[in-house]
Formats: sequence, C-alpha cells, structure tokens
Amino acid sequence: MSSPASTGLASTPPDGGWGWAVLFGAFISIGFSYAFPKALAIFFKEIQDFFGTSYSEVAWVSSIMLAATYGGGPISSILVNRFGSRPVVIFGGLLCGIGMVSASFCTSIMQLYICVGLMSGFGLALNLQPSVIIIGKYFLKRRPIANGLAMAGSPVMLCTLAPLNQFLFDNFGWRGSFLILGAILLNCCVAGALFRPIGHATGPIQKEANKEVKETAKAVGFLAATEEEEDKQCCAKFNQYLDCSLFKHRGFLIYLVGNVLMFLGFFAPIVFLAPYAKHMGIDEYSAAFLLSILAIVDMIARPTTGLIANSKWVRPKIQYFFSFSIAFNGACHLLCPLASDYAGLVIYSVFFGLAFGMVCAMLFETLMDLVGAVRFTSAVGLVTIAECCTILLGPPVGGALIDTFGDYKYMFIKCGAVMVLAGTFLFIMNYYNYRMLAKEEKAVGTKDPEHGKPMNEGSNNWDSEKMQDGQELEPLTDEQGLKKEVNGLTEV
Ligand SMILES: CC(C)CC(=O)C(=O)O
Repeated sequence: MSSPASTGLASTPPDGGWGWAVLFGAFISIGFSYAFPKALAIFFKEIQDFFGTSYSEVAWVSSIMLAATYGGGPISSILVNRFGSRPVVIFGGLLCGIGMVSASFCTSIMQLYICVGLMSGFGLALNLQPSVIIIGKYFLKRRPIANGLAMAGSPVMLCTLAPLNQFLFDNFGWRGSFLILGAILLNCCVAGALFRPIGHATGPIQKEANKEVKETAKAVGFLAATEEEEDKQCCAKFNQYLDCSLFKHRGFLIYLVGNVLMFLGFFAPIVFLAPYAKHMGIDEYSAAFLLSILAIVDMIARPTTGLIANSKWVRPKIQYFFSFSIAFNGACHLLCPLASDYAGLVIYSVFFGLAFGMVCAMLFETLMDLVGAVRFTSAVGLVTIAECCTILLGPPVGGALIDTFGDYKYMFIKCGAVMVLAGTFLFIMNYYNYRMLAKEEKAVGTKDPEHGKPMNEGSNNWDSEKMQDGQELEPLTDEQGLKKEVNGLTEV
C-alpha cells in the first residue's frame, strides 16, 4: 500500500512559503472579480449615448455581470473539485479577456449583455471562488489574516481601475478601453498560474498509488463490497463535486440565512452614496470623493480585521465578531440621515468603510471556520448563488424607496434595519451553535464529521490539527485507512 505522502492523503497547510505567492495571486484575482464590475460604470454614459438606450438598460450590463459572477458559483465549485483551482482560474481569466475584447466590437446593447455580462461575468466567477478556496488549502493558523489580505485586493483594485478607466476612456473611448481592459484581465491567468496544487498528488504518483491500493483491497476481498456500495451511491457521485449534504449542516444553514438577509442591505448604500450627496447639493467631485474615502478606509480595515480575527482572543468566537460587524454596518446606515452637511457624510463614509471592510474581510473566513476548508469548496458555491438573489434585489428595492418617497433616508433606514436584523440573527444563532458544538464535544469527545470540523475547532485548536486539503485528520485504524484510500479512489 502506498505511503500517505505519495498519495497526498495528508498535508498540513504551510501557512507561508509558496502560500504567500498564492496569496498574492488571490489578491489580484479577487481584486479584479469584485472591482472590475464596479469600475465599468465610468463608460456607461457614453455607451448609453452611443446606443441611444436608457441608463437602466445600460446598468443591466453590471447587473448581469454580477449575477453571472455570483450565479456561476456552484459551477465554479464543481470545476474546482474536479480540476483544482489553477486551471479554473486560468480558464476564467481567458474568458474575461475574450469577453471584453469581443465587447469592444459590439454593435448593440444586447451584444454587450452577452460579452461583458455573461462571458466576462462568468469568467470572474471562475476567478473568485477558486482564489478564495485555495487560501483555505495553503493557510490554517494564519488563515484569517490571509483572507483579510486577499480580500483587500478589491478596494486596492477599485482605487486603481477607477482612474485608469477614466484615463482609457478620455484617450481611447469605450471601444478602445474595452480592448485594453480585455488584455489587462489576462493577468488573472498569470495570477492563476501561481496556484500550485497542494495535498492530493494528481500526476502518475496518484494513479500508481490508486492501482496499488485497489490490488491490496481486492486481495482482502474488500473491493467487492465497495463496488456494491458504489452502485448504490451513484447519485453520491454528484455530491463529490457539490456537497449538498451541507444543507443538513447547522452552522452552514445559519450562515446562509444570515448572509442572504444581510446582502439585501449591503450594496445599496454604496450605490446611492454619491447620488445622495449630490441630492444634498454637494458638487459631483466632492460626492465622488466620499467613495474614495470609503475605499481607502476599507483597504486598511480588511487586513486589520484579518489580524484581529487571527488573535487568540477573537478567533475562537469569530462568528460573534462577524455578527457585530454586520450590525455595525446597519447602525452606520441608520445614523446616516442625521448627517446634515458634507462633514457629516465624510464621517459616515469613514465608519461605513470600516464596517464594510470588516464584513468583507471575514465573509469567507467565517464560512471556512464553520464547515472546514474541504467542504468550503462546495459551500462557497452554494452560498454565492443564494446571495445572488438579494445582491441583485438590494439596490433596485432601495431605488424604489427613493422614487416612492422622494427621500434617500428611507433607503438608508431599510438597509440599516435589515443589516441590524441580520447581525442580531447571526449573533443569537451562533451562540446556539457554539453551545451545541460544546455539548456534542462533551458527549462524543472527538471530531464531529457531520459539522465538518473538529469539535474543539471553536476553541481555536489549529496548532496541532493535521489537514488533508484543509480537512482535519484523525488517526485511522488499518481497515479504516484502507477503506478511506479505496473510497478516495472511487472519488477520483
Ligand atoms: C461582496 C463583498 C463581500 C465584496 C465586495 O463587494 C468588495 O470586496 O467590494
């Protein structure tokens, strides 16, 4: 039987080494995924005039792109489970580049929906999830700070792309800009190339190991039983690529409900901040500067939050810290209508940037904390497609409130109330989850396979945990070890 090393059955995340190169690639890839759709708005006015369409028709380009990026989550997860992060990100970068280059030749708004919205949006989906997933493979002890640093790519990229797009637009128009942006997006392929696989050996070593294990298993008559199981578990094959058993996972369900609710009020305040300032009589440059203030504070808040979340005081109860950051966002929005002048809006933008950065920094870390890094590959895809609905609904519902009442404060109040509710829900339900995990740990005293992580992971026992592709390992008996390896074969 092959040694675990050659079959890649056990690997402890390096928490450094090549992991820093992977983190840099994820920073770039996640940055493009979140910032690129936002920075496209600079071209919308000229596109609207060029095609003679309404602003909302042009805005659908961003909405379709956002929907494709989030809606493509499950497909992205399935592809990562099958092929690993590297090829998926490289293919996603190619798709983004081809989409934008094709868009530079579009002759109708419908063609832009397809090239920019669907092609490039789906390409970003193939960048975003795999980049977040591989962080969980390379980091464990330093995972919160790694997630915070990687997510900081978004505000950094936004601060870069916004002026760059303006420069490209002024010198090359929207067509030339899209052509150049298509080439720039190919850097996602370079970022993806850094994502060296870790854990399972996928080359000839793995195939040789599989052959040896099958022969050993056959020798002891074990395989026959396993082949029978395989026949019974034909549908379980799908589960190997998208683990739908997560819908029976308590922590995952709490996270899913809380985040889907949270996103109903998450983006609208950003979308309407500058228009709200102009509505208050502030000039357009000062209004736009509020977003720059928000992005700069956000850029600092994400790594700082990752550092705090990584501390021994916070990490064991990181779910409470995440819940607080969501409620903090909501409190900022509820207080925003009290800002009666530009100084008040600047103060709001600073606190909003801080709260927004805190949530973004912990958004994926808290999911990894709940389900473990191996199941996270499926979990992130299932969560993002569910969030897609409220992400797309949030701004239009906010806009409808503004149109109905002719006043922005009701939009801020709606968003604030929803986020305070989401934060409170998560706080209460995570308190219940922590108590249940503690009870189960006392009752069983070992790891809880159902909830995908060591019973004591909530008490930050990450020093000694060995990981298999981010999964915590426990000593196996010989038969268990053989069964695990044979089962591993059936998954390949
Ligand atoms: C969806 C958020 C978690 C991320 C985002 O929008 C951003 O980083 O700008």
